[in-house]
Amino acid sequence: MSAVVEFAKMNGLGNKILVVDMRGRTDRVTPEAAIALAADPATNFDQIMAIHDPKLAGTDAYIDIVNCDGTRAQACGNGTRCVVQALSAETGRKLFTFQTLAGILNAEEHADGTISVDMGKPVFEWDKIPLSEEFFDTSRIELQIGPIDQPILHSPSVMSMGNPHAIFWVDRDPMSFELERFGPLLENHLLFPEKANITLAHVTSRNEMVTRTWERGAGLTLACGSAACSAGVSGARTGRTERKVDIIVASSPNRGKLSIEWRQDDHVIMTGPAEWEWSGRLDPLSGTFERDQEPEVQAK
Ligand SMILES: N[C@@H](CCC[C@H](N)C(=O)O)C(=O)O
Repeated sequence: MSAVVEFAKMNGLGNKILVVDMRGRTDRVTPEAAIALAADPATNFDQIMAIHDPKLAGTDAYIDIVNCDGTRAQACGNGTRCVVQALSAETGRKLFTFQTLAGILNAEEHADGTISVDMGKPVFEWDKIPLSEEFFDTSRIELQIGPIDQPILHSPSVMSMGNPHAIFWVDRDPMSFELERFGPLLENHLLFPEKANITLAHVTSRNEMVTRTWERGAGLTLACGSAACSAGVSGARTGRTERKVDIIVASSPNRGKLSIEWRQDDHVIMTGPAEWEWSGRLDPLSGTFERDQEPEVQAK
């Protein structure tokens, strides 16, 4: 088995993604390789989306998702759009079905280049999110940070979009909160036995909200797709928004947008862009890499 595989540095609204082609191999990207790649400024990433041969009939690929701290994640919305764009560029196909730890995901690239992913159904049961304590109503749980009589963040909506999310509702721009301070405390709170992705959401109308996320296993990222899905679902679930909302991702370049629809059949559809940056080859065991030569621009 050759030591190196091809990969692409991509992003989804600024969420830094490495799409790694592991097809035809039985090994996986190691946590050590992930940590080494994350430490290099050139390949620094939030998630690796490793494309493996399908394990299930009817699917195009198995996607192994690795956070930059080397841990595995069940779902990654922005990364899934990057995988679709990479495979569409390779094959010319527009429709794909993937298997992930979160289940089977269908995805489509549209004529305008945007990509929709059916992220599956949200899960609200406390023990499946999972929480360590029983909560009958997970649309508003008891959890707060800051002074007891004047909490800074409190009463989040919690759910699983394949991965665990807590959405804290705030009354102003999420960028004005010290999420870098509160994020790690909340991600690692005892209430979340598998940790959680922490999002601040400011509802600006029945059809729009502004979000910012501290990601489990990755920290502050410029965007998080599964968090946008969770914020959209939780907004509708708590009566704050309609079931179709634009999520303005405050931390992303130019405050980019994801469109989230929680359909009547309970499936959550996320639509947004993906962007290729450059390609190369890497060793999935050690994380050493080499960037491809860019084609020279011809002077006229
Ligand atoms: N950036 C992702 C979410 C990645 C996974 C997350 N950090 C976790 O461990 O659950 C997205 O776009 O959804």
